[in-house]
Amino acid sequence: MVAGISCRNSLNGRKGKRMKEEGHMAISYWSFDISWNKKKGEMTKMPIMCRAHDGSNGGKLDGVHFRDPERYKTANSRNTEKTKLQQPPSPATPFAAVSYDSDHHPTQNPTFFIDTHTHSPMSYFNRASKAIQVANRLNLGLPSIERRFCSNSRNNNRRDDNNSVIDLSQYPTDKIRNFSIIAHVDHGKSTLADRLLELTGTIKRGHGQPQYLDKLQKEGQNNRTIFRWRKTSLFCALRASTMVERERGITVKAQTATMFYNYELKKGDPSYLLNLVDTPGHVDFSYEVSRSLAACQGALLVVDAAQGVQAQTVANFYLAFESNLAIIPVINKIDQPTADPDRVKAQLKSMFDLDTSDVLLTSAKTGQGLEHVLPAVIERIPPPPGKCDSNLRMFLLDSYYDEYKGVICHVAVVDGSLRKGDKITSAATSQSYEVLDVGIMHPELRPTGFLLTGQVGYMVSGMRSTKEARVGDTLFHSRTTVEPLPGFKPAKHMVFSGLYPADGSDFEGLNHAIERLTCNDASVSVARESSTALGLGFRCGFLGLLHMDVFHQRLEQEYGTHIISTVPTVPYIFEYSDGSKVEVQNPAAFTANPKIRVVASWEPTVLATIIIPSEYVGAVINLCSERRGEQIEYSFIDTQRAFMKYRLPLREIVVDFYNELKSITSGYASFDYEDSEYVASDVVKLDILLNGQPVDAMATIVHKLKAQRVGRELVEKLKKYIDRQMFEITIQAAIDSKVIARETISAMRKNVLAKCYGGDVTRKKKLLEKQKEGKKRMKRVGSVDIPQEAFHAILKVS
Ligand SMILES: Nc1nc2c(ncn2[C@@H]2O[C@H](COP(=O)(O)OP(=O)(O)OP(=O)(O)O)[C@@H](O)[C@H]2O)c(=O)[nH]1
Repeated sequence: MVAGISCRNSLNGRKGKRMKEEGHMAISYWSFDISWNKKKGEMTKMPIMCRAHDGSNGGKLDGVHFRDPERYKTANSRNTEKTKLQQPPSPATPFAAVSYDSDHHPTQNPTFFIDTHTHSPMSYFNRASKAIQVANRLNLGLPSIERRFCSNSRNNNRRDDNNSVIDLSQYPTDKIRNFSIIAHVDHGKSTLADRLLELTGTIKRGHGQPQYLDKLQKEGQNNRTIFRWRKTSLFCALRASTMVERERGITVKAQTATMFYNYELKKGDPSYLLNLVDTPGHVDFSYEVSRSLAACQGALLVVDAAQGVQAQTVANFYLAFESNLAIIPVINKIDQPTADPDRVKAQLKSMFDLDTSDVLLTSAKTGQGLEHVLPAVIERIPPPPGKCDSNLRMFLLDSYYDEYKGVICHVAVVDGSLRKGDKITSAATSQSYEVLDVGIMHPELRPTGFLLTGQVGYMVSGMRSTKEARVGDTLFHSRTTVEPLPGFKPAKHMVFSGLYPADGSDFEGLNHAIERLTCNDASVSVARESSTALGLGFRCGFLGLLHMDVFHQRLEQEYGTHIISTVPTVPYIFEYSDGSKVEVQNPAAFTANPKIRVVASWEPTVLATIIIPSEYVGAVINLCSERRGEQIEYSFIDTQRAFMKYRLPLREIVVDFYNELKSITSGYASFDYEDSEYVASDVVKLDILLNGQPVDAMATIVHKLKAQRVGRELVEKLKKYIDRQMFEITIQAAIDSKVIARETISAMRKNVLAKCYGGDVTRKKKLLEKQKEGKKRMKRVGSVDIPQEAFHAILKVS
């Protein structure tokens, strides 16, 4: 594998670094000492010293011996010294570098750089060309070279101060703080994160784009999506939660940014390295919150000064508390006219026993009080506890797929250090990889060559898909043995639904879109399935309803696919008379078998936290009991707000619960849930039949007590959406072949007598008889078209 060829020193120097930082993916730079033999007219001395600048593979390659990367370091330093002392380096040396993709194929536009700053460009160009000729002779596979002179490249590569090389070795663990921002949805996490980025100069003030951590601009071209970074975009935005995030105003993916902050030290000397992890607020993504917290030692608990403590404030507080994080309470939005910080302080005290004197008051909008946030982070949050001299252990926090760089892993180095060129192994898969690039998010990807203990950053290692990057995995150096870090809460699929192409022939298009999308969202599980009604499709598992909605929306917006999704279902467990148990994620696959009866069934439940103004208590209790909920706790957090805890069947909340809760409480309810145990439940499969034929994609599993009502609602809804045809259509809901609800759509009648002018009754009768016969036949053989809207309509039936 050769990705570049260069004369000595050039890639180690300023230009080389610049090249590496230019964002070329998977570049391995190899440097050759070459000497041009004038007499022979060719390169006679092949590498005296080969340097793997990234520490990557040494070894034999096409007849050229490369030094062992381990030994290279000493050889290199000795040699450099010698160069310095005895042979001053030539003022300019040419070099070429070619970027390679993750498969080690040359990328489309390799660039040939030539240093020209003192000598004639052409002489160096010739010299470097020769190096390339030699490389070609040795079958090193260098592609055609685009020529560019260094003076030019220098212009192109000029960096502003913000882009200067970052030396992470200045930041030992006691100078690092890793913290997260947790809050209820819309309490201002992302806005606060933005202000902190501005305050530390990580992004420019007034960059004109609120919520930097959430945003990205997407340009769709046919089915291909190009993500173009805005001037101020953040690396994680690339993961493209994106249009959805902007449209819905929610954070879907947790994002990270590294900031440098001077605190009580002289100006211009960044003394603290702060890693800020923004987290999503919605319940579906609490899994994102848990993994963000795993990389942190502290958290800013942001609470809206007007709304006070809400359901997710409680949930997130306990997540952070259980992870032993230092918690800094921040009451945000104090600029609002309805803000009542004293009341919120009292709530924080009564609910979480937090000291009111520790509370920071801020307005992320006006900037008020923000100057106290980062000093509090440094003073109150402990540095990461890892050991610098231990073997490398790092958490894989997240991953996403980048078109150009491949899989980018988001990692937190717990012990030891990670360097470019290192060989690492995954504890989960035992697969080994070479680290091709490593750096921090500042907020774009900034290569640093290494990450030290306690630092959080990114790593590119030639993984082919995000499926190889298991979130929560421990990565370590290949030749060492380490105790894997305790994993953190894995993604749990709570909701399953079938996805089918609206146009049955476009299965490949949907397949492609899902593959691409799951590259970036590994929390979706995908398995192929087929339905007699809808053809080939997929059964997908989601974290929750919002997650499912977001996935659907992204399929449509980013890939232009039109899909039909089936009624979401939760995983049930059934026990048969022979003692066997099955988990059913797809009701259609659960067929009645007269030989083995179902003797017991269980359904998943959740523990729901609901916080509401006290006047809505009655309505919420009604709703929860209607949804088969069991009250566990009921108290008041202050004079105006009630706090309730319910155990609810998951099935009851996946379908339209949140919307109903919001509507009966005029939008004031806040709701959160965590999954709980499976409980025994009397559930049955409800089939939908059209003209006696079961429509597998419409089958659902419901509680026996609700089956009648759900069956009735379903057939009524379907009647509205299915068009009349030339024959009669019966729509039935049935349990175990017993019909519990029925609707009929009458046939359209063609006027077969239209051409009979006047009289002959027998002729008319004959025509009508014939029509009747024909309709019977059509009813038998005719297939009913079920419009997409019918599938969408039944999603709402609880
Ligand atoms: N008045 C006022 N509004 C604010 C303040 N901070 C944020 N907001 C507004 O509150 C809304 C929600 O802010 P976000 O930063 O998106 O909230 P979030 O907590 O990140 O929301 P999710 O990402 O959905 O979890 C936005 O309209 C902000 O402009 C503040 O200090 N004062």
